[in-house]
Amino acid sequence: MDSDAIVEVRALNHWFGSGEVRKQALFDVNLTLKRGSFTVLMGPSGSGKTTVLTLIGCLRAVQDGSVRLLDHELKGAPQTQLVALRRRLGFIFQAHNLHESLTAAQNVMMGVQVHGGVPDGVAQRAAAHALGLVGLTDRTTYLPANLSGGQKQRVAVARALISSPALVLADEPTAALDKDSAAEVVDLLKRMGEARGTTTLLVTHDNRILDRADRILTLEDGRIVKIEERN
Ligand SMILES: Nc1ncnc2c1ncn2[C@@H]1O[C@H](COP(=O)(O)OP(=O)(O)OP(=O)(O)O)[C@@H](O)[C@H]1O
Repeated sequence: MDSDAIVEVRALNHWFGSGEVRKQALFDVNLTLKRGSFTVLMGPSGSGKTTVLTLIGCLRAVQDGSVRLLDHELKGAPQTQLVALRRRLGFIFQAHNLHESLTAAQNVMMGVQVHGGVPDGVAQRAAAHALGLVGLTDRTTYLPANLSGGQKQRVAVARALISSPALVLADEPTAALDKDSAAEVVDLLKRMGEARGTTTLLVTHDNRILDRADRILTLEDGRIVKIEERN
């Protein structure tokens, strides 16, 4: 594996369903994510973006081909190893997935507490710091219901980055946001990623994000049809 690569995907194929309804969703996908890079994966609805993201994120089993993540082969890896690897990742989803009964600060604390063994005081200070970085110091005690869509997504960014994950996987994080909030969330993700040397793979339909990317991969019908390098 390229020593500078966090992720290497080679000859990846994937199928859903079985028997007559079995359908191939990915065809010979190859990609490399270099440490510290910010890559956007785009393509039409149904082209396979989420499938790629969930395979790299150890959220579904690799069937055919190779996915190397942080120097571990995911194909055939035991569940315990997949769980351990998943803990080294940060996830941000379109529907932010905040716990509605927890405050902004408590939601962010979950980002470190899932790793276990972190004292409450340390988690609290880390959460306060992360919420400061995303500009929400004055909202730490708010429940998600009382935050705007952009603010909720900023909480989700803080939660994903609080444990300094090696790789952040973001699936349509700006889909529900207006133009300004979307730009803010992506800039934040990029800035915080750069500060921590985090690698980011972001799935989007959103053209507004493209000028922030180091690299843009385009999927169509389960195949990578274009790779654009920026910078
Ligand atoms: N659990 C599943 N069972 C069966 N087919 C699935 C499943 N998940 C995805 N697919 C199919 O695989 C293909 C790729 O889906 P995927 O969700 O990866 O696309 P996408 O590019 O992320 O789409 P969108 O932008 O709409 O989220 C689609 O044809 C989809 O219908």
